[in-house]
Amino acid sequence: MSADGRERGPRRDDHRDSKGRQRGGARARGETQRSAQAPGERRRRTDPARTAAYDVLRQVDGSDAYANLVLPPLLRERRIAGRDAAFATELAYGTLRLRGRYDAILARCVSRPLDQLDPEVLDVLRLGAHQVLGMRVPAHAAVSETVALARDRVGAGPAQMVNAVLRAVGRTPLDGWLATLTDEAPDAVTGLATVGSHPVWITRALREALVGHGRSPDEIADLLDADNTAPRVTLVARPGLAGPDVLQQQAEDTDVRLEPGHWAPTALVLAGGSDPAGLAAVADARAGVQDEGSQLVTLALAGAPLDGADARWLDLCAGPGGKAALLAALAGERGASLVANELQPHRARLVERALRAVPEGVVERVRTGDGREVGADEPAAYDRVLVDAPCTGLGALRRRPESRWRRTPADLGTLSALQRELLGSALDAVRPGGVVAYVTCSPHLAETRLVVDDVLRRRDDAERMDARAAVRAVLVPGADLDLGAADGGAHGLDVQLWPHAHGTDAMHLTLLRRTR
Ligand SMILES: C[S@@+](CC[C@H](N)C(=O)[O-])C[C@H]1O[C@@H](n2cnc3c(N)ncnc32)[C@H](O)[C@@H]1O
Repeated sequence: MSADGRERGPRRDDHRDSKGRQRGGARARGETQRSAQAPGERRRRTDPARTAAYDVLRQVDGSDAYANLVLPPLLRERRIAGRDAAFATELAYGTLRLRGRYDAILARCVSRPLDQLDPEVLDVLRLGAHQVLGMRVPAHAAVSETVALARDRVGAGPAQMVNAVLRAVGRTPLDGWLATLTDEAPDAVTGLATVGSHPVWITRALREALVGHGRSPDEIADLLDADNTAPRVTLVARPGLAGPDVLQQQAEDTDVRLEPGHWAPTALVLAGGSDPAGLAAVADARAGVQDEGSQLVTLALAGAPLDGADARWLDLCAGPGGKAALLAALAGERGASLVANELQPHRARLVERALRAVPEGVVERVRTGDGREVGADEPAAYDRVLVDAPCTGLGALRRRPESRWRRTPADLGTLSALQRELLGSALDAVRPGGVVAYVTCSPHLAETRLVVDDVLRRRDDAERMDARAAVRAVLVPGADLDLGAADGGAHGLDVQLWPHAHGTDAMHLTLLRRTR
């Protein structure tokens, strides 16, 4: 095992020594300019991977950027590759995810309140804390490299403070810190939230959602842990465009390792750090990167029982097009057509790109417009409708390292009003007897159950279907998907997937039938 925590054999692009420090070649590519200072006073060159992680944190904090959009181009631009890129990625994403935990620890080691520190210094401290407590970098290397980063980016004075604080952090092992945070928390939920590095309001909402969807509240710690673990990359082999066997063959030819998915027959899981972009089927959109939960809910809509015509399908909120591409592939196999609608023009272009491998004639149209108007514009015009509603994304926190710190409870009000209108429009757009799938990548009850219940209360032409049966009908043979206790009522028909239980995003699916 190497000191940066990766259990891999030596590679030519590995510039880290046994202490997680940069070797000459890589360090020489560092950002720091040699100063005119005397050699003894000269700043030590900083590690490009650590500097990259720091720059990502600053952009996320300073300009509200998304880490997963900032980091890959930054690594490419600075020609940071291989293990250095993996190190920078783990350092940036891990620090962002575990920020809440580290802030609570740092607050016990810094003499001032953290909000009185310069944000730049606080980010350096968080990066150092993650190396000391969250990565397998030896403490002395973590401290000295972070102090070098501090000296380079925020100056010699703060670097001394960083040195002292990180040494204090490193004097207690992670288990000890977590026990302290739990013991000193004012209540159990706050303790779980701090240790699990989630805002308290999100922790509380996730716990309520577990219970509301028939699971034990004690699962919350595992759920928070799963949100703090980078997901494996899952591919979808779009039916009729690329079978799983074609993808497997391409993988073997290009040294990519794929394993079958757990639940969806269309899913393949990428092993290790292989890059899916090298696969021809991914490059030409016959396959794509898609969470297995997203695949399951899409397959369930396409397979839900339906009487009568099954010719026109609608994706009401289609951007960037992952589910639209799977739906279109399935529609193509069944002689149906798809209309994909998206509000944002640039996202509608992404939908067109995602659909580029679908045979001509299957995609009737990519419509750019407000989904709330489709029901009135085209009443009873579709046989199957997907509403993959804009939501808080609380079910996909493991993919979006910073998003838990950006969301506020106020987002729920705005989003759930929009969700109600979109679902109403979908029910207007589907024909009597047709099926609507209401999907969110959030398990929050205010975005799932409460939205559906409220919409159904206001109309008498729709009813819940058995979404659990629809999902079970599309699973790979022999898969045993535990969907939690059904409460005997209508809510027990809904599907709520969970990262800790299923290894998927926390996708929600309610299936509705228009009755008249
Ligand atoms: C959860 S995402 C959909 C993800 C997509 N189904 C996929 O699998 O790639 C929700 C989408 O709804 C779009 N949206 C937001 N408000 C909308 C509206 N009023 N009408 C239609 N689309 C809307 C957002 O721009 C976003 O692209």
